[in-house]
Amino acid sequence: MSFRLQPAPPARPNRCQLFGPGSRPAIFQKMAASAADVVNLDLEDSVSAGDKDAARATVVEAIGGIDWGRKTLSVRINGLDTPWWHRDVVDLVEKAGDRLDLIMIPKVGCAADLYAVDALVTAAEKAAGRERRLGFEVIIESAAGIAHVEEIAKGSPRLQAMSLGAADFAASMGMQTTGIGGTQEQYYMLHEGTRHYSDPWHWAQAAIVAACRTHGVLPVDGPFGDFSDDEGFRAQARRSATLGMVGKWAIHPRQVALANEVFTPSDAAVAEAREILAAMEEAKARGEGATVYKGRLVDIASIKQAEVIVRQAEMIAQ
Ligand SMILES: CC(=O)SCCNC(=O)CCNC(=O)[C@H](O)C(C)(C)COP(=O)(O)OP(=O)(O)OC[C@H]1O[C@@H](n2cnc3c(N)ncnc32)[C@H](O)[C@@H]1OP(=O)(O)O
Ligand SMILES: O=CC(=O)O
Ligand SMILES: [Mg+2]
Repeated sequence: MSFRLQPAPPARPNRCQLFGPGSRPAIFQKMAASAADVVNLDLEDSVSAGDKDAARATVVEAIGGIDWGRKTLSVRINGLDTPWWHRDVVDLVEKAGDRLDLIMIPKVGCAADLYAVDALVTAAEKAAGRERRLGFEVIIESAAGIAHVEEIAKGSPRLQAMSLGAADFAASMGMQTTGIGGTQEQYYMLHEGTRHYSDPWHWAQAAIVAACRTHGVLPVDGPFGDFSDDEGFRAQARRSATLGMVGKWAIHPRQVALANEVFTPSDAAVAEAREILAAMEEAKARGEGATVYKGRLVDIASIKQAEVIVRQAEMIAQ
């Protein structure tokens, strides 16, 4: 480890973030009753321009009016290039009450975007006498966002989570696709006449994970648009989990169970992690730093790998 230690991210489950338009209150109760760890009420791109004010008022009322249980409750505000975001922030802080946990800032392009929202939230919290500090989450979904991902990850002490937003990201990057996440038909290597598909989201996900892990922020995979494709969702989510992301958005309720399945370590994975820890305890008692488990090397780094899985399982079980 460097002299500068890697900070731990917030210790709360974030396997699935279920989204719903703030202009559709008929689904709020269903979102609250879902198995998602996080609920995101949206004021941004799922709400039309003419509905912004009404949706904001509806969301403000629903935050205190619905029993959200133990869920992390987040509202996605409008982008900093719009005429709506400052009213979103001020009304949420002044009128929504203490139940709101997070504000999600979309299309963040530089650390100054967080600075601006932090300044407004801080002033509004003081003016309103709000006792619980709001946390932030951001979406990396533009060329500028990914170019400045590390400065964004350290951009505010309020920042808890960072998601990849595949739809806006693809648009901003000029990618030739209308798909939201998943396999892209044109992104393949050709070997002896056979197509081998590659993952165009991989590099951005890896950059997000590295920035988040450096600064103690939860890395999250964003939307998978084709909600009729369960196997496509699973494949995307499994890649994200393997890379170090902690969860994924659901843009339809049927995706919640899929995300929870992938981002909850399996019983077999937890059992194996515990066996590795036990094997390393025995090795330590023998004065050894390395040993053999099921025919493969395990050493002191393996303890940290196994602890990742055991910690995830224990946090989810709480
Ligand atoms: C690129 C991005 O920015 S993604 C983030 C922003 N986008 C969003 O928030 C969109 C979220 N999703 C939705 O709005 C909707 O799920 C849609 C528009 C995709 C589909 O909505 P519908 O056509 O109503 O879906 P469908 O008919 O399959 O719904 C099945 C049931 O789930 C409910 N439901 C639909 N969406 C949601 C949701 N997001 N949360 C909870 N329940 C929901 C429906 O009310 C319906 O309930 P019922 O069986 O009791 O009648
Ligand atoms: O906001 C999410 C996205 O994919 O764009
Ligand atoms: Mg977006």
